[in-house]
Amino acid sequence: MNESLNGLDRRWKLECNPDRLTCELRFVSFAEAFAFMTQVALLAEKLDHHPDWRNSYSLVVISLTTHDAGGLSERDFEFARNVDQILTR
Ligand SMILES: C[C@H](O)[C@H](O)[C@H]1CNC2=NC(N)=NC(=O)C2=N1
Repeated sequence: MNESLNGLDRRWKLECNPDRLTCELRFVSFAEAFAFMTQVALLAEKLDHHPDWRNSYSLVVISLTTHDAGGLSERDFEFARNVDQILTR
């Protein structure tokens, strides 16, 4: 499973029990954090895959799992790769 992290941003971590792919992102302001979240929300609708996440001021924590599968699936890793593309724009 660790190999699945290959190529992803180093901030992505695999968590076990429950299995999740998580990422903590610190932005310079709430406005920057929320602008990022807006892009991720559009991505979620496009991919029909939705993050569990939280925001506290300039911090965004994304936690990915596939509810339909009751755990991680390739859809979570694909979603993470797309989030990385938003981060490098
Ligand atoms: C019908 C639709 O494809 C499903 O409800 C999708 C929507 N978004 C989803 N998002 C996530 N994270 N897990 C799912 O199982 C899931 N299922």
